[in-house]
Order: sequence, then structure tokens, then C-alpha cells
Amino acid sequence: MLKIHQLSKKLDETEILKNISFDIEQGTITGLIGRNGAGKTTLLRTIVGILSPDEGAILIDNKDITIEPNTRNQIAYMSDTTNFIKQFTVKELITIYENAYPNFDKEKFLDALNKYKLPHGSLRKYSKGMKTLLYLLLTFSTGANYVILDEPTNGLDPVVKRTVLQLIIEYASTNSVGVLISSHHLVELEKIIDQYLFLKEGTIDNVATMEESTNKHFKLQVAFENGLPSEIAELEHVSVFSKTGKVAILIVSGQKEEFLQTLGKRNPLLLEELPLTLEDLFFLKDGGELYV
Ligand SMILES: Nc1ncnc2c1ncn2[C@@H]1O[C@H](COP(=O)(O)OP(=O)(O)OP(=O)(O)O)[C@@H](O)[C@H]1O
Repeated sequence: MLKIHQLSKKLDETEILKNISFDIEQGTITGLIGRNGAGKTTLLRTIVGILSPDEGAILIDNKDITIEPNTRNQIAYMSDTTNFIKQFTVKELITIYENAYPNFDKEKFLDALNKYKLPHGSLRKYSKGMKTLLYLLLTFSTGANYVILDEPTNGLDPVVKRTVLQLIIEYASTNSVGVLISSHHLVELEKIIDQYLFLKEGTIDNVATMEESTNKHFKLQVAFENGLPSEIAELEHVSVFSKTGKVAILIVSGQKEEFLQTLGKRNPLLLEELPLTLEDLFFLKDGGELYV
């Protein structure tokens, strides 16, 4: 298990990460979500050792990676830019990765290059999608038990995006790799993750599976002759997601049956449950002033 234990990190005297703890199991995919500037990249860079924590520890199977540095090759990182890899040829990258990761599987990597029709040699003729695929294949060929991916689907066309997501699922399940992936593409992320971490202002606001969240919250579309009654809108456990004329969409926390009865007493013209998405949960947690 990869354990992040009470991690804190300051950058330029500003506390970016505050007492963060969570676990990643092998063979599972965890989505890391949060607003721009929430601290996602800082967290990922601290986990992989690019930044050193001010407080707290990163443990693999109870071994602190700062005390036992050879445990570090159990974590592979794909950064949010391809700037690092694009200066090398494929051959040079293989050498770099073989030196960094003793379990780098060169044969599997070369097979994957052929499968995805990625040319050997210089990356100068590679498109952004090809560079991303190459970077992902390198990362997953390291033999590391944990893979940290920073916004791997950014700027990809829908076909490459789908390939990248399928690759992540395939490698995580067949090689029992624990994946931590940050992304703003919540619709896609929701389809592949086992749990999500919500980072807000440097702290973990929530760790949950979608199932746990859908047991706690629900989404309703309602319509009332004179619009949403204010006594409903003002209830503490009700968030008004949108309001247009008679119709409103609500995200509600707590007991569903009880709330449906409360609404029923006010004779709604429409009362319909909608599927709750990761995007809804994101707005619920950190919609800020953009909310309604
Ligand atoms: N080298 C640095 N020195 C000082 N502050 C920094 C540094 N790098 C990042 N920050 C600040 O740390 C905060 C968190 O940045 P970070 O890049 O980790 O956020 P993020 O959640 O990954 O954002 P995004 O979704 O936009 O990629 C931001 O306020 C940012 O301005």
C-alpha cells in the first residue's frame, strides 16, 4: 500500500499542502480533483520526490521512501508536460528509464510501441497525442507498483483520450498497479476511478467512492408553479444547482424519502431524480461564486 501520512508542504512561505493523509491500494485507480491552484501538482510532485515534504511521510508497505530510497523506484511519475521526454530519442528514453527503474520491461515497451504505431527514433515528428501515449507507456513499463499521472488527458483529441484511459485501466488491473491521476476531465475520470480525492485549499476535503457519495447526496429536478419555494432553497442541506423559471435542479444531502415528502407537500409540477455525477459533487464541494 502507498500511504501518504500527514503531509505538509510550503512553497515560498505559503502553505500549499496541509496535513494530507490518504492511502492508495495496488490495482485501484484514485482520481485527484480540485480547483485550479488547489495544490494537485504540488501534492503529486511531493509524493514522487521532486519536492521534499516539510512534514509527514510517504510510505510504501510501511517503508518510508525518504529513509529507504530504493523504494522510490516503486513509484513512477508522468508529469503534466512532455517537455522532459521530447528532448530525447526513443532509444535514449529507454536507457534513461532502464537506469532509473531496474524492473523496466523493455520488450513489453517495444511491443506496445508497435501496437500503437509509435515510430522509434526522434520525437520531433510526434504529435501531442503520440508523445502522451509514449510517456504513458514508458511510465507503465517501469515495473513500479504505483503510477502517478498529472493531467494525462490534457489537450488530447477524443480518440487518443479514449486510448489513454483504456491503457490506464488495462495496466492498473492486469499488472495490479495503484494509480493516482489528477484531471479536470471529470466525465471521463468518473468512468475509470475506484475512489476520488477532493483537494481544496491544500487539504483533503473528501475521499470517497462514487457509491459512497451517491448514498450521501442525490440530485433532483423539480418544478413549482411559482418557482422554487424559498424555504426549500434555504435549507442547509439543499444546494441549488440551477434555477430557470419554474424549474430548478437541486443537490441534496441526507435522507431522500424525508425530503421527497417535504417537497410533495408543496405540490410540485415535476419531481424527478437525476443521476449524480462527479462534476455535481465537484460543484457541491467547491462551486464557489460560480455555483448558481
Ligand atoms: N514554485 C512555486 N512557488 C510558489 N508557489 C507555487 C509554486 N508552484 C505552485 N505554486 C502555488 O501553489 C498553489 C498550488 O499550485 P498547483 O500547481 O499545485 O495547483 P494545481 O491544483 O495543480 O492547479 P491546476 O489545476 O491549475 O494545475 C498555487 O497557488 C500556485 O500558485
